[in-house]
Amino acid sequence: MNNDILKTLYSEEDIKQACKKLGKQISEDYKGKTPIIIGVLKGAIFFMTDMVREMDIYTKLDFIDVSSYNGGTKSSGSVKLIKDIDIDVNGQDIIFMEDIIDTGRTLKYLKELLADRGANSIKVCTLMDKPEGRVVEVKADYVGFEVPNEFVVGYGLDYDGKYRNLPYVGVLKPKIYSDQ
Ligand SMILES: O=P(O)(O)OC[C@H]1O[C@H](OP(=O)(O)OP(=O)(O)O)[C@H](O)[C@@H]1O
Ligand SMILES: Nc1nc2[nH]cnc2c(=O)[nH]1
Repeated sequence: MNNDILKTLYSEEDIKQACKKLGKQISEDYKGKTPIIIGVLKGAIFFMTDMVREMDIYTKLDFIDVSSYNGGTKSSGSVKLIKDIDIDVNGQDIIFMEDIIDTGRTLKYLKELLADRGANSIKVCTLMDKPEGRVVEVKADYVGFEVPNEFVVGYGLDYDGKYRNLPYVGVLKPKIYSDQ
């Protein structure tokens, strides 16, 4: 699997440091509160589990699964809800945990969904933000890294369902892609 990677963008150590920094910041901002941390499956699994262990506040955890990429490198344009959260978010403070914000479609959909359900506040923490990919306007509140306009894999992010278990974030060799 490692042989398919052209270059590493963020090492395990880079990611660990980013989680520490963001976890400290969130702990300060939410002191005395119990935010509901919602992991956006599947890409955010590793980031979410690393992040919550860097937070020194009470939290409740839930997961939501939406998809718009169908396994390839291009957004299909429509976001589908695959698995909903269990917690009632009415009046609650929400922090979405994302691995990456690219076109912004996923996040826009999620923020609107929870705003409609009466959440008190909705913030977004993402490991990576790719501003050049943006199609709809949406902003993250906590960002680990601003990434160049390249398709990245690893640390939860997939290509064709694979590479999620790479412990770092990298870019694939061009010969690997079948849809470019
Ligand atoms: O800003 P966007 O262009 O909407 O892209 C961001 C979303 O794309 C990926 O999810 P994907 O739909 O591929 O599902 P996955 O997390 O299960 O891989 C990623 O995990 C984000 O949730
Ligand atoms: N794996 C992966 N999924 C994404 N979803 C949106 N952008 C990306 C990306 O760069 N890589």
